[in-house]
Amino acid sequence: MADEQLPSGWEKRLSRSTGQTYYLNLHTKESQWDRPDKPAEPKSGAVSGGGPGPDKVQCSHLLVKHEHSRRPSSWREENITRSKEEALESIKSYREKIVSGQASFAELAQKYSDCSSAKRGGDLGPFGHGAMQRPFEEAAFALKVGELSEPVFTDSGVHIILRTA
Ligand SMILES: O=C(N[C@H](Cc1nc2ccccc2[nH]1)C(=O)O)c1cc2ccccc2s1
Repeated sequence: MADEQLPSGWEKRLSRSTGQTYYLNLHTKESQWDRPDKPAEPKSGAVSGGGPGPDKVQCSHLLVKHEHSRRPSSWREENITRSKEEALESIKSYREKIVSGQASFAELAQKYSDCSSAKRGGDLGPFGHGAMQRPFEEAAFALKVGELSEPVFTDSGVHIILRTA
């Protein structure tokens, strides 16, 4: 494949040790030898955004649970009693820090997410339709690679979602 545009959030790099080309995801800091999924090729004359969309996406998320969460407990806090409104305020403040560049998504997810994926900087791995709660899935599949969602509410709590692939 010629030097076509990479999906946003990815950069092409040259390995100092082997001289080989590799690819670095600027959001997750993960690197891989294989070229990341090619961005969807707009068909000539197709209306933009009209495509079927991907079967799978990869996302990281930061979850703040509250007293009405499906499981109001996490690795961070055995018994979570904050209100839904307080959870939303926390999520908004984390989102602001990420957007302003004061902190990375992975750093805040690792410290503050009430999901066990916190240990992986919030990375959930690739997932398809039907894998996650519907509001989460709809928000995740609507994101472009590298895009950060607004707050998303599920039975688990309040999330922000970063699409990484
Ligand atoms: O459901 C999970 N964790 C729940 C919280 C939670 N609820 C979610 C709802 C949608 C997407 C992610 C979510 N994580 C918990 O720890 O109480 C998952 C953890 C992990 C860890 C690695 C990869 C996938 C998953 S899904």
